[in-house]
Amino acid sequence: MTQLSAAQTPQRTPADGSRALYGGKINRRITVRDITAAKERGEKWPMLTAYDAMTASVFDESGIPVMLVGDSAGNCHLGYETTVPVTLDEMTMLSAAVVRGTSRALIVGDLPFGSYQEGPVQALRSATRLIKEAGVGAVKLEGGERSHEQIRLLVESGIPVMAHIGLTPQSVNSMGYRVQGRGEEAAQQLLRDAKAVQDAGAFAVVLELVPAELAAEVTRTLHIPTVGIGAGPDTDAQVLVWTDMLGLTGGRVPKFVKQYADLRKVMGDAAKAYAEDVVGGTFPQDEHSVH
Ligand SMILES: Nc1nc(=O)c2c([nH]1)NC[C@@H]1CN(c3ccc(C(=O)N[C@@H](CCC(=O)O)C(=O)O)cc3)CN21
Ligand SMILES: CC(C)C(=O)C(=O)O
Ligand SMILES: [Mg+2]
Repeated sequence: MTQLSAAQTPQRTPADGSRALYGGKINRRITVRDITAAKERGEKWPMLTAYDAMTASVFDESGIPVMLVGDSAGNCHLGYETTVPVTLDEMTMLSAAVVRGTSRALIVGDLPFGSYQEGPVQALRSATRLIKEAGVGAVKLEGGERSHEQIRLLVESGIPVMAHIGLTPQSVNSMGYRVQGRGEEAAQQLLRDAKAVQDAGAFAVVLELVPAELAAEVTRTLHIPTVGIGAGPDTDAQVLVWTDMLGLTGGRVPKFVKQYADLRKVMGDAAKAYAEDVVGGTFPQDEHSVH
């Protein structure tokens, strides 16, 4: 029987998961091609938002493979009520900071409300700013069938696009923050939206606030990865807003959030300890002084 020499042995995915997006050995900037390969291996991956260089560097060092500079910066970083007022200038500045703070994560820049709704040419002009001025590796925009022409032109122009369907917060003034895809008709619309963004060339799609069973069906149907937020456990990836999951967001957070830390308490307690030291005269001490 003929033995295959090493040179003839077909290349396979290493069984040790060395190419894994999380916990693997990718020592360079992750690309959309790495994301595509992860779905072929059936690998799940985590995504977090980031809005500044320092926070992004912490997540980068923790191995988070994909970061979204979300327009949730509107309410989580810039003090607006919603994502609606966020401008492309603001997203460009925040995205550039996140790119500067990271060396490994794929950075996805969210196109804000008003920067792509006019049509494909406006979308291309806006996405080009995030690519050239901020250095993001991909952009995200909201809408399924209604955004397929925008997605197609960006992809044809060489810009990887992450789509976003289900609850699309930029449409809060018309749809509110309600669960999407409940009932047979709405479920069929969500499936049409998912197929439309895949056909237009999106490399991944966010499913926000849709029933878990429907998100699982979309995930089985599509060949591109699904990224769930409030979409149950059976999507290919998950995303959370970083201030929600670390307990920094003031006020109410959506029910789908799991809180992994209480940064609001940590930071508040530290600020109070500092204030008491200053008022009581116990800071600074000699070790904090120059002579
Ligand atoms: N801090 C924060 N976290 C987010 O996840 C987030 C933002 N901001 N801003 C942009 C969008 C808006 N998102 C939202 C906003 C509200 C709900 C919400 O109120 N959901 C209700 C369920 C509503 C229903 O049952 O129909 C909830 O109680 O979670 C969900 C997602 C998700 N995104
Ligand atoms: C919640 C995610 C998907 C988002 O679009 C954002 O943070 O802006
Ligand atoms: Mg967003």
